[in-house]
Amino acid sequence: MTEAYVALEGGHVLEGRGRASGTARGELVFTTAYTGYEESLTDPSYEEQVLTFSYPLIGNYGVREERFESDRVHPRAVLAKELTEDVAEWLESEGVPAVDHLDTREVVTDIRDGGAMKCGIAVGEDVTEEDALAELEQCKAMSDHTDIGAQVSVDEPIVHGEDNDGPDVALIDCGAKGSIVDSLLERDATVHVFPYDAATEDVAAVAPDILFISNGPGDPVNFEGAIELVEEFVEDTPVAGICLGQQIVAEALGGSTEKMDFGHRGVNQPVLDLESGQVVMTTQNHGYTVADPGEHLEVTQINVNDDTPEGIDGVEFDVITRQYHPEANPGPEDTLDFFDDVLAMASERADSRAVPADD
Ligand SMILES: NC(=O)CC[C@H](N)C(=O)O
Repeated sequence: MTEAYVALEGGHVLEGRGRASGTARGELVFTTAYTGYEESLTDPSYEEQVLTFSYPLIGNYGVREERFESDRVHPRAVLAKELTEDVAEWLESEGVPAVDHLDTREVVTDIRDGGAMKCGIAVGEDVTEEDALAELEQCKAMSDHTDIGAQVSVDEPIVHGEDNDGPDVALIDCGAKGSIVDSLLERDATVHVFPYDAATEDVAAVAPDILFISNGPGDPVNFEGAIELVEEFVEDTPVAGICLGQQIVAEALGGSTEKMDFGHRGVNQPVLDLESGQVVMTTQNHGYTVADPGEHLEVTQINVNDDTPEGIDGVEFDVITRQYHPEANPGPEDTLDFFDDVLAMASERADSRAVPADD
């Protein structure tokens, strides 16, 4: 019989039904998303995490590659109340352990009370509680994954939409979701995707109209290369960022970030725009937040539940970032106009550069 154990930080071990075998460890988090499991499971931001779905049935509309956000599953393991056969088979084929028939209300309550925590998983014919505890023992804190960018970024630069007429975007791939690239291409941009640790001169060589820092896993302070790029470019080139990108921009411009207790993960996080007074529903997946934007940045949008910064603008520089995922996938599309705003900023800069020198 397949045994399945989940060892939580502190040593409490849960028993469930094994749906995909293997052993794993990671930071235990939960998402309240009730749809979009294909997108969430392929979102590189979940690297080194163990994802618990609080919605009780996951997998009821199958597994379709066209919904994937990257070419593999990123969470180290998956926990749920009930996983369908389709999802269980997919996870087995990806080598990602999965456990269901768990009381996910208990798991979520534990995370809400204790914060995102380390955990160890063991699923297989003859695994024991001790195997899960041994995984837990070896689990690192998220901030100790100091080169996590290398696990999720492209190795070499790639260009998408070379023949497009819109602005040239330098997208720093810290674990970018495919939908971010698609949202830019749909708006006629040329997207130059660079590795997370790209050198300034390589990015400068494409003369980008905007520097765009992607989403990604882990602690923003571990993305020193991207932080440096923002510092180097911000005086002359507009800068945009999504999720990890917002945090990296804050770190670069004199602000600071901090770890949240259990973060925001779901598809109905309400965000208030401070200028218009409008509230939009957003998709989120983050465990860190901007603690202090610093004097060069101003908070323009906040989370209605806990007032954390959700949108940030530059005070004297052309900077626009979002903590949530405007590209949706999964979740509501209320915030897609972020990409119009980003590209308008880039076009303006491109037009001003196009003025002949003797004019
Ligand atoms: N989706 C993201 O980009 C996540 C950002 C960062 N890793 C966090 O957890 O806060």
